[in-house]
Amino acid sequence: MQTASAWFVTGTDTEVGKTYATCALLHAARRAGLRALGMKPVAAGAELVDGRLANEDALRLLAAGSFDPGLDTLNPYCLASPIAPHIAAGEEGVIIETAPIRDALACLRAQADCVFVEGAGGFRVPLGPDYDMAMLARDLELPVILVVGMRLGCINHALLTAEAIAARDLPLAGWIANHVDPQMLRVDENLAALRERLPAPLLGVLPFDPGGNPAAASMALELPAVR
Ligand SMILES: Nc1ncnc2c1ncn2[C@@H]1O[C@H](COP(=O)(O)OP(=O)(O)OP(=O)(O)O)[C@@H](O)[C@H]1O
Ligand SMILES: C[C@H](N)[C@H](N)CCCCCC(=O)O
Ligand SMILES: [Mg+2]
Repeated sequence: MQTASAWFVTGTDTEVGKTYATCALLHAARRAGLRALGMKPVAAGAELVDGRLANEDALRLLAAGSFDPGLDTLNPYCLASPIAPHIAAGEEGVIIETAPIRDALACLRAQADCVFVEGAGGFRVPLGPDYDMAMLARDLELPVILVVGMRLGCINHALLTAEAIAARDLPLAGWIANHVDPQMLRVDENLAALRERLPAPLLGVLPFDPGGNPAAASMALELPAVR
């Protein structure tokens, strides 16, 4: 069975542009002639779409991918409330386990050339009493791509996240600077500080774009190296 390359996309926080950057990576991969799929293993926040609960990130990743692999495979855990996933799971009586996510990822990898797996929130977001996103990335053995939401405070968040990734023996395959704050001061100096300190290649800088067109944004991205 052919198995696709896959990466885990994390961020310096929630709402820093992980989904936006992941969609842009999907477009970049497709432009390179690859069959590319997104995955959202655990989503918190869903609305009824055509009579079923669907998460917005999952729908955006679905739309940016090469084809529709089925929403349940792309997003095995869809929690209703837009809150920390372990709280939503607790309230809904759901226990988030690795096996269904591993199986779904294997299914996606069997159909594609590359898969980008988006976390939820930042790298250490809990998924249950004894489980978190970092452990999931480790269990899936995925190299990590870090989306840095460019705003004051992001240097510290980015360096702490890089440390947490390294502490789990996961490779940091690259990072993406995403301009979420048009008021940010000393942007170039902040970018230089990150470049000097993050132990991975900068895959691209995404400009502030309130319209948010990931296909256009993909032109600014390089794909991570395949290991
Ligand atoms: N480069 C950008 N320019 C302008 N707006 C952006 C940019 N990137 C992201 N946004 C906006 O910021 C918000 C958060 O982006 P996004 O949903 O991609 O974040 P996220 O990190 O995936 O969040 P979550 O943790 O909920 O998954 C969205 O409204 C998105 O349109
Ligand atoms: C609901 C939101 N959009 C994300 N999916 C989940 C963010 C969880 C953040 C938890 C935390 O770090 O405090
Ligand atoms: Mg997202």
